[in-house]
Amino acid sequence: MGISLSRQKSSHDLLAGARRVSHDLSVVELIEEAVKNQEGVLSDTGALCVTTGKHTGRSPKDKFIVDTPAVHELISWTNNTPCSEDTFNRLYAKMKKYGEDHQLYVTDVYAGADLENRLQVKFINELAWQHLFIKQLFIKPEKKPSEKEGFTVVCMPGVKADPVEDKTHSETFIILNFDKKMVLIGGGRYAGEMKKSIFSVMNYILPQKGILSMHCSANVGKDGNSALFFGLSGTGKTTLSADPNRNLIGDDEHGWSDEGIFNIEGGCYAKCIKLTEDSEPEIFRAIKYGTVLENVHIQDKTRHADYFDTRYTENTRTAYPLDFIPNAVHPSIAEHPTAIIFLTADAFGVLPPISKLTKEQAMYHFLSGYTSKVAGTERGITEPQATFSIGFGEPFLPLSPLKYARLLGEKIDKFNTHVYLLNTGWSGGPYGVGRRMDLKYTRAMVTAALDGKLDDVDWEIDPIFQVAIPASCPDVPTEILKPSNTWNNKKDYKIQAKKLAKRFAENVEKFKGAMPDDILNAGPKVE
Ligand SMILES: Nc1ncnc2c1ncn2[C@@H]1O[C@H](COP(=O)(O)OP(=O)(O)O)[C@@H](O)[C@H]1O
Ligand SMILES: C=C(OP(=O)(O)O)C(=O)O
Ligand SMILES: [Mn+2]
Repeated sequence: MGISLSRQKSSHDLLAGARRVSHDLSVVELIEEAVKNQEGVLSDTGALCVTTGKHTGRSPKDKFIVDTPAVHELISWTNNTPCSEDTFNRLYAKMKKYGEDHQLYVTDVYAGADLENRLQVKFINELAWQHLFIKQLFIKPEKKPSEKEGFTVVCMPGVKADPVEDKTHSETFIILNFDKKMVLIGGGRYAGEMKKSIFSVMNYILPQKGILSMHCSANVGKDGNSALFFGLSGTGKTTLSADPNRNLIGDDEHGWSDEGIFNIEGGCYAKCIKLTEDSEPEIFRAIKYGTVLENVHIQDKTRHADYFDTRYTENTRTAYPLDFIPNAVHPSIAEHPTAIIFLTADAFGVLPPISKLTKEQAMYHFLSGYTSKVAGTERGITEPQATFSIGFGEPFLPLSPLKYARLLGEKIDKFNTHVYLLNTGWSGGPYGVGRRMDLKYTRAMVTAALDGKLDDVDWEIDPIFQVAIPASCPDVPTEILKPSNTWNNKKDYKIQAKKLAKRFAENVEKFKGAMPDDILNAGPKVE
């Protein structure tokens, strides 16, 4: 048809020898490119469907931070893996060479809906569909940005590391270089790595400016009261933040400054496993032209998406811009939150479905970050695996975890935020015996908490976990509120609950001396 795509030169060093560079393509152009390049097909609702090969979830073991003198003291090396400048330089050179004779897509976007604290990010992509993902997931600039002070992400899945020569864990690499303000991603196509690496960058930048960055979703009620939902992957941030009665701010990454909260992203990245229009109507209907569908099986001929098919992974995903959700707020900012909900997918089935935390307990549970890694979300995870992940997002926190905890503590104190713990995981027994908490009830508990319908009920302190359990909750069967009631054998419940309490206590040992005793003593009771 002879439509010419933009070919203007860009200033970035990586592009110096690149012969085929397309700048700032539109959504439609990128979809055309992806189909032309045979990267994917369109579904019957118009979504661009792709598969990502070996990597269908994040690969934490392949993620590195370049250890340079300027950042060495700042980075927390207990939860981040260092690599040398030499590794970075070698892989950068490989990418530059590869880019000389491959088609590249380049654009500038923003991370951060707060104009004062946004970060400009230049994305250089090999794949058109990944570039579409970027366009939909980040914040689109109103006019061409100035290019100063930004980060650059180079994502070339076709470039592979040599683990021996390049000193990586495998041929896959995700390398953050804070000195050079660059991220290199190669050897894998899972799109989540791109957004989560910029989240890691924001988790480095924002707290150093006194702004808390958080692995949470956010929405706001008609009364202007906003709520945050913290949670590790697969625990319900995206699902629970899409609520017809509340307006969506964002589904995964937020900042909390002195002015209020703001989304870091411009789109959502939802799981599609077992997705139905009935249970998650907002997300289901967002899967249309402009949306990316990752690793969802598409039927031949009809091009119909089968959300129940797990042939590629349990971690099937869809990415769409915020305005595909009918009640999303634009710009995605809101007042200081009045409520915080910690989402935990308890694989042991012993934590109450909803409980209220004191200030000290809130800090204790933020530091503990007890939850499960959910199947498919990380490489090698095939069933829920209990884990303690500080801030419910430890893989994304470059600085000392205590920095995030202290900032949260200050904010909760200042704004008197109510904090709840919500078990979106198992009930009636551990994984394999019990059942995943019914989403309908989880939603009812969230609504009750946020609408103040739990304010006047009686609360009972759980003898082991010490948290307050409501005596009743509208639209939820009373018998499920106390977890021991849902187990066939109460003795088994007690044994399992005590085992978990012990794990909490062992985990929190590492904070002794660094955090006040009243916080460290606010955990479950162990005799
Ligand atoms: N009780 C529940 N609460 C929340 N999510 C649930 C529940 N039961 C099942 N789910 C499913 O678990 C998944 C939660 O994933 P998601 O909201 O994408 O998590 P996150 O955004 O935190 O990674 C969804 O597929 C959702 O349908
Ligand atoms: C993109 C991700 O985020 P989440 O599952 O928390 O939505 C991920 O963990 O790969
Ligand atoms: Mn999510």
